[in-house]
Amino acid sequence: MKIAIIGCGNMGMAFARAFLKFDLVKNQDFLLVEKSTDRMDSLTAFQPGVITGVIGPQIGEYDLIIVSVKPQDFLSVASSLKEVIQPSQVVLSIMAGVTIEGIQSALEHKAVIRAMPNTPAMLGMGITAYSASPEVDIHQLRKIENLINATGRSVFLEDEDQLNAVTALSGSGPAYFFYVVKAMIEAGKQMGFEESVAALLVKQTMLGSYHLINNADKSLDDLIKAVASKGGTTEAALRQFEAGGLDKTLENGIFAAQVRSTELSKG
Ligand SMILES: NC(=O)C1=CN([C@@H]2O[C@H](COP(=O)(O)OP(=O)(O)OC[C@H]3O[C@@H](n4cnc5c(N)ncnc54)[C@H](OP(=O)(O)O)[C@@H]3O)[C@@H](O)[C@H]2O)C=CC1
Ligand SMILES: O=C(O)[C@@H]1CCC=N1
Repeated sequence: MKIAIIGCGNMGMAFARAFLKFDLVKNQDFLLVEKSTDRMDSLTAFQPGVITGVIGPQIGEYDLIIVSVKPQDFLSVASSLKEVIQPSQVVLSIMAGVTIEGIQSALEHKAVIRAMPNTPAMLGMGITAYSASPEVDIHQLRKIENLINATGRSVFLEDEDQLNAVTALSGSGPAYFFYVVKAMIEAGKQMGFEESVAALLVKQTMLGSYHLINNADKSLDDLIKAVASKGGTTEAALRQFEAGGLDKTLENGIFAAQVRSTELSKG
């Protein structure tokens, strides 16, 4: 498969690298379109067939066009892309909020897949949810699903509207996790640890706890109970979290992300 990527930043290149790692695409079969001159050195090192700063007619030679610019840059991309896109091509967008209908109308093109990945895709450990327009046929869909699965796990959603909630939960999710980890390391430093020691304590705790979620035959409440001894230290911490409304604050943050994704859908 020949793939053009428009917007070769964090996510566009995470996808490209995953496809390469699993031998799904050869370097020379990539066309990379990137505006930022700062990114050129790393893109050259990737040894793609073509690197360019502009969208031109050669893009019509590629089977799949991945649009991975920021949502705010899409309309400017669309004005050039609609002049050169071919009816047989499929567009895979990973832009937050931009709807299939919005993409179809801006590009005057029917075959569109909208996906929402997350940054662990860089390690092949991402989760991507996606929806497709009816004009993407089952063979095209399977091929693209194979590509997406090189970046981690995937889930197909019949209801495209759910992608705004996916964006809020797993798309933005890694940042919430890093935020919590950072706060815990900061607390460790304030209690007198070197940053490296605090980071080791926290990161290994997160890793081990993640495996307990997956492997212990217990609910999250039971896992919490198993740590929180009656009258002990964990209870003291949890009481403070409850008093500060930490669970509600996290929920409200996630809902705010969903609202923002819906706003981006409206342009
Ligand atoms: N980061 C994440 O965790 C996730 C991001 N997404 C979505 O992925 C998309 C990309 O995000 P991310 O990779 O983080 O963003 P980046 O800013 O890292 O990458 C986007 C790149 O596109 C370039 N660009 C802008 N306009 C054009 C253009 N007309 N032609 C070619 N290149 C252009 C930008 O250049 P310049 O910097 O000069 O503008 C930038 O280098 C967004 O739509 C985001 O919503 C989805 C899931 C997760
Ligand atoms: O913050 C954003 O808008 C993008 C979408 C999901 C993660 N990053």
